[in-house]
Amino acid sequence: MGTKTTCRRLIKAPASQMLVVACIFMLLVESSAGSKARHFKWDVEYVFWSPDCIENVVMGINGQFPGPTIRAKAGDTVVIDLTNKLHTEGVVIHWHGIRQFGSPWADGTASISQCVINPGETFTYRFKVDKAGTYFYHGHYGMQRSAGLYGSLVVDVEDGRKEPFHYDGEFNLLLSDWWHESVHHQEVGLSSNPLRWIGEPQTLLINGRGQYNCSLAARYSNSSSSQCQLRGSEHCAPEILHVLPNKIYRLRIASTTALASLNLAIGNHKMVVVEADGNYVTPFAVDDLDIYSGESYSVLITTNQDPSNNYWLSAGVRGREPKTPQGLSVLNYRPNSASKLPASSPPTTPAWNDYAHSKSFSNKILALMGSPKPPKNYDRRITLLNTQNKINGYTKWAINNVSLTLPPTPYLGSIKYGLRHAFQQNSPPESFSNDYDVMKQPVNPNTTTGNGVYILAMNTTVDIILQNANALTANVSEIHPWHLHGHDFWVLGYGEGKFDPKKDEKKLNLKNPPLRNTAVIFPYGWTALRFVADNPGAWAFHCHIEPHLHMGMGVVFAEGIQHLTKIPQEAIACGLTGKMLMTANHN
Ligand SMILES: O=C1O[C@H]([C@@H](O)CO)C(O)=C1O
Repeated sequence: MGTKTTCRRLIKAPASQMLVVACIFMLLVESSAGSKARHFKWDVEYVFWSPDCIENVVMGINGQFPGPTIRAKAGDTVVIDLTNKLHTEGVVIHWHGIRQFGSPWADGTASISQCVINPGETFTYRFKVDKAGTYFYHGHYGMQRSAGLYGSLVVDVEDGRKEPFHYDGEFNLLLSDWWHESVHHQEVGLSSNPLRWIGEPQTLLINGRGQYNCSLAARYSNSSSSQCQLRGSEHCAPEILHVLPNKIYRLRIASTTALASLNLAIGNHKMVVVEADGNYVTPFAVDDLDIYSGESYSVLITTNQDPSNNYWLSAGVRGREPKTPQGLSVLNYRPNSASKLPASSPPTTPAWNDYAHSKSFSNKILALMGSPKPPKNYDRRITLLNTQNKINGYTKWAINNVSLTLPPTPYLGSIKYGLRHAFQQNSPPESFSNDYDVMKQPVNPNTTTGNGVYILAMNTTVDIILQNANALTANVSEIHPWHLHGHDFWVLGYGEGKFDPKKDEKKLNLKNPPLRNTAVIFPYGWTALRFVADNPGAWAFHCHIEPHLHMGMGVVFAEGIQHLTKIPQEAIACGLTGKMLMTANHN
């Protein structure tokens, strides 16, 4: 019987004080014995790179794109000394899916958890990875994520713990999209009147690799592009998945796309979904898998197909009319040559607007037996209406008719030190007017900017209803994947049209809703979430489509900041908290 169980028994039974103290000491020793601190030294700088065989400029880490994969065990502490080698831009990195209990200043969100790290400066991210799962990291300032600042973050179960499924090997697949236009050009376009939209990506990348001026599968179709002739050492050569026959492999899939909702399929192989956003789900088999920006999954595949062949791995665009070729890679059954192309053409991506297919997949994702259940009731319900609007002719996205513009002083500091001039003190609207018709374009297209914060009472249960609506163009309502920092939430359900508590409340799933950190809202629909505000800090909650966040599609939550004993000064040495520190340090 483990120490934990012994101790738990002791603590329950009338035991001598000494015994309890001894137990706690043993637990501390045991827990510290397993966990490790993993140190990394990163330089962030622009580098020439050819992600899709066309030379471009990417934001690299230690000269490489995508950034290095961080691998750790649950309970470890990750320490990243990040030096900003950019010449004219600040930078921060967000550890997507890591909850940052006790380290909210390491969440990596400019203006929310910290000041940007200025050129030449070094900031140390130090945080515990407390839960096993498939995660990733990415820039969270301006649209630097779109410039290629991202990489994988994998947390294995701690020593002595086992996963609830067996596999013989594993692969990491970080999916992203890529434009040839610079992020600078994109940012200016989005902030122009009239709006210059970024358009659809030129290429889809798998682990930062795609092909623009040729196709790996040209010979299977009468497509205009030529058949790629790659040596394999190029930046854009696909990463081949080498497997042995009759084995089980875990594919860790994460999407850091700036825009695209993707669908992944592997020729002739079913996928068994076992994890979503770092939480175990009840396993279910699919032929193809939808993954929205910000989401992650683990699937198991069994290599039980004809071993004399290789098979396609394909990622295609869904949810928006595709103008981008599929991203492709190859599942290579050893000992076949890796350059032996599959016998047939890549799997066809389901129709982009077959939302029934999308919803059917989302509704299959349910928590694994034994997962934490949601509280039966909520203390506060916040309804967030997503609309596309105008401000003096500029196109924006707004939530309850407020388009988010972040303040220069990070909320974590200004709330901690009660600097009331740092941001609008009135709480943003908790809902929207009852007569708003979500099926129609906004009657009044105008909105306003705001930077108010939803202050949550510590340890209260919060329900969020994410409500979608028609955009500025008639008969258009787009998909939005929403990501919450600092917490996982339970996805209680999805519905059509305007959420109606009377008829929709009773349909919510409180039995086995999945825990996630990202959830999608479908066109003209709503998605119901529940989470517990148990993590002192200031937390972004926003559409994970990069241009949409840039256009104001997000909100900020904050809870328990007064409980924080210390905030590293280097995290808030800008804006009004910077001035406050200078004054304090000088007196
Ligand atoms: O924010 C967006 O702008 C365009 C379109 O609405 C205006 O061109 C689009 O598809 C978005 O998601």
